[in-house]
Amino acid sequence: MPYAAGLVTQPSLPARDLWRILRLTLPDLWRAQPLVTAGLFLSGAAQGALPAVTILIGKWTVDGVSGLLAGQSVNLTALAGAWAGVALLSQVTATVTQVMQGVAADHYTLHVNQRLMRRMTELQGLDVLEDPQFHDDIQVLQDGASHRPLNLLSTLVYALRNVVAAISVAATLLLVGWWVPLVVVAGLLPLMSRQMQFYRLGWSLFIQRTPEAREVNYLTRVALRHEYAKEVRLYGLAPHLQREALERTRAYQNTLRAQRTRGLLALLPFEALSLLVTGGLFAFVVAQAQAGRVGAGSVALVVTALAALRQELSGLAEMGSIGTQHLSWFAKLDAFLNAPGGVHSPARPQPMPADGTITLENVSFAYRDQPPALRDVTLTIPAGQTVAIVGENGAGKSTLIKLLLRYYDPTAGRILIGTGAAQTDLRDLDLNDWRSGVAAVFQDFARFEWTLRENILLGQTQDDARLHAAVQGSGLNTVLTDTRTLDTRLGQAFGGADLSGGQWQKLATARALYRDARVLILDEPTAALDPRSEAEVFGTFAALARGRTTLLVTHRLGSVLMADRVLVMKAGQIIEDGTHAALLARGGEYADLWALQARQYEDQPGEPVLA
Ligand SMILES: Nc1ncnc2c1ncn2[C@@H]1O[C@H](COP(=O)(O)OP(=O)(O)OP(=O)(O)O)[C@@H](O)[C@H]1O
Repeated sequence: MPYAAGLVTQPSLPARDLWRILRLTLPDLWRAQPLVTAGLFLSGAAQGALPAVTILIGKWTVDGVSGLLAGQSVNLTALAGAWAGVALLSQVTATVTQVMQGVAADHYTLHVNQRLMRRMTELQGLDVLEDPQFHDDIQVLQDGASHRPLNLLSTLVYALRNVVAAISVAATLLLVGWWVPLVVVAGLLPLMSRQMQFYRLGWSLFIQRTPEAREVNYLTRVALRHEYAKEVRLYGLAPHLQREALERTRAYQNTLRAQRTRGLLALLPFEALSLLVTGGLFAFVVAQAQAGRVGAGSVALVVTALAALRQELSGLAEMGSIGTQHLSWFAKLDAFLNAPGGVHSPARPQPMPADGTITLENVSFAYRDQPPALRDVTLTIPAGQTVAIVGENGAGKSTLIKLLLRYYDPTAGRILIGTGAAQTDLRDLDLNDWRSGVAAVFQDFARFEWTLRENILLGQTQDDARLHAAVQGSGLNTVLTDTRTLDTRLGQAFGGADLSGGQWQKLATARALYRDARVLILDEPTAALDPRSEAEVFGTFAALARGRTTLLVTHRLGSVLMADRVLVMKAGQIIEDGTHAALLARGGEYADLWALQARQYEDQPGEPVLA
């Protein structure tokens, strides 16, 4: 099933979805660190009340000073104390909020990262990894995992602060007239909503740009990474990469600039309306003061409250839109965590059959949007048999192996394990149980930048005897020296040592030998080995294959001699099936391939080998 989730592809979320995500996210936040989160929001709310208190103290101070000037006796000491108290409280709550925010965010980030990693381990197949949408999402999620949780948290706290501040500051205007807050808010709200739209534009452009960003990232990676360095230098690729990256980035930036300018121009009429309302109110209060109906304190209150309200509403618009961006990221996370993941283990797995016979029944398979790579393959491999699979490039050999490992499920037909009544569809077996019984050496095995030992154990506990046997059997012992031991770290990212291609392959072989598997898969396992090492390793494989079901994919027909049986594949089908001797005698495709390879080793000077 393709990876797809409705929410994921939407550049900006409708309000309904935002609320849904907020409702999902808040309890999560709470669970990550309940007490600190509660303290954080409380101190945010307390901070929100301070601007209104400051405005009121300002009003009373101005009224007091007016009284003093008019010759009245007024005591301003209490007000001065209140000023100092509010300033101190503001400092303390700001510091406390910051510290708590750090603590809560650390926990929340860890929580979110753990969920992401867990989800990746749940995605058991390779199918989702081939979906471009998945790559876009993973890029956005990976980029945001370290900062989105912290940002969402601080945005929510600031938004709460802004809301409390806006309401309490608006309430101070009640002292001038009951209708004043209503008029002011009505004048400022349209501007606020427009500002929010403007800020949201940034996120939607970011989302729309993601495939472009992925291209630019890839180009940068090719330019900088070691694995591409030889070709990049030999073919003088760097200027081309730089040009491409520049063009794509510029195209995006031009769109962004044009959209930003349009957004800013659209704000102008709303700015004018808000100025009209606040300017009108200011003129009204000054006229009232001149008429002696209100004091100087009220004028000061209106001036400071209007400025503060404008600032708080603008801040709220910004927090609202930034919060929307963070919530859109969390919506993506939610969609990713809940999207159908293709290959998965059954909820109630069947018991593993004692007999490991593998049967393919009319199996067909096509990769996403591709013509079939396997067509109606029917085949039985009795437990313990060693089978070589040969055939030209693209014949479907590796695909057959991938289906056996359940990296994909067949598009049609089924793969059965066991015999008789115990025969069970591979899809009904526990995936981890099945895979733990399989050892494999792939052509493109993973080169983990860990120690040699960790590369062999891959998270399993160490069994000294098995480790020794694996190191000897794979020929890895010849790679070890006084300075290169099993505890030497590999890979350049961590300043470790590097191995040659053949040495890495021995390590990958040791990894497979270490597993106590009943099925052994060897997909071009000796491609990088020198002839002597190859001969030695095949000796090991032959010994290891005894008693195990072994599938050997190879282009080197010499190695086929270790197999009980040979399958020849062509265009997704098995066209020949028999022993080496029988297929040679048959004089078909296998016999042709064999003769062709044999000729390459014959001494025929002057004759082109593969003409
Ligand atoms: N991940 C993939 N996505 C799409 N198509 C794929 C993928 N992997 C393989 N194919 C296609 O499926 C067909 C069979 O490929 P497969 O790798 O099974 O061939 P093979 O016999 O192992 O070839 P080789 O000898 O070159 O390794 C080919 O046409 C290949 O292009």
